[in-house]
Amino acid sequence: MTLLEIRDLRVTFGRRRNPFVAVDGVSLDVAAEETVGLVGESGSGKTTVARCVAGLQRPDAGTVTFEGRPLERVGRRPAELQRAVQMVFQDPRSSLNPRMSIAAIIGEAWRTHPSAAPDGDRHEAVTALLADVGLDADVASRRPGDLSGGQCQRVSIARALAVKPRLLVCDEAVSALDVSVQAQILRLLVDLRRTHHLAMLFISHDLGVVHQIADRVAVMRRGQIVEEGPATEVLAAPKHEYTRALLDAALDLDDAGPAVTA
Ligand SMILES: Nc1ncnc2c1ncn2[C@@H]1O[C@H](COP(=O)(O)OP(=O)(O)OP(=O)(O)O)[C@@H](O)[C@H]1O
Repeated sequence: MTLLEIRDLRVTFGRRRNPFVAVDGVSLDVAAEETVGLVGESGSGKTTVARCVAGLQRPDAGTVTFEGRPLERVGRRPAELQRAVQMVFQDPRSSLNPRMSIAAIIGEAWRTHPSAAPDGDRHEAVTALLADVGLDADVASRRPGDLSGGQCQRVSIARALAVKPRLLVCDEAVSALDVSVQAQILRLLVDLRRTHHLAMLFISHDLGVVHQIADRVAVMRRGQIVEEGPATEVLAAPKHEYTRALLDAALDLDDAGPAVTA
């Protein structure tokens, strides 16, 4: 069953005299419990697509639907659809309020979405969510500044899970982390998608990372999807020269440093 359906999406930035087409007719589906990797070099339009899905950017043309219902902009979006689609951003520190405890950060998600709040003890529910993302219960009383980048990203994921989403949009969610921490967070996401029945739109410039998590891959270049297919096929036998160039660049990086392993 198709969960997310993006059709003919177009986003233009800039003035009328000098328009810049950042997203140029993108169509993409994500099925329930499927992980789709959206890859491409910096500036290819990936984040702009993610922002349209999250309701943070209004497209000039095209549609984004979730189970057939239009995903309007934040503010116009019905609460249940707002809940269903959660974002995990690149820089976990800047997306967590430094003055709040981790328990308060997770509790705020329930204030925004009361229908997702636990019936029973909230403290226990926070502890359970922290355990889901591999953090000890004592993290609840700490603040983001007390935690490592990887721990902060686990908290961001716990906050997203707190409202029981169906789709996680991860925008460069592991890019700011050390390679070994990247691998841990990727493993966590792979586990969570199974245990929490999540679909994911996983955005990354790094084909090596996408390879570890995606069922299907769409390759974006200059606002357009130039190649799409099962991850194993696209990455083992890319058809488009741009995908081949991205793969070569990723292999060169592997040669230069430690490989990412799941
Ligand atoms: N608000 C904006 N105003 C003007 N141009 C923008 C705006 N947001 C993005 N762009 C431009 O649109 C293009 C696509 O940006 P986008 O962030 O979607 O790409 P990306 O593939 O996610 O790259 P990155 O990984 O570097 O963020 C870029 O050239 C960017 O400079």
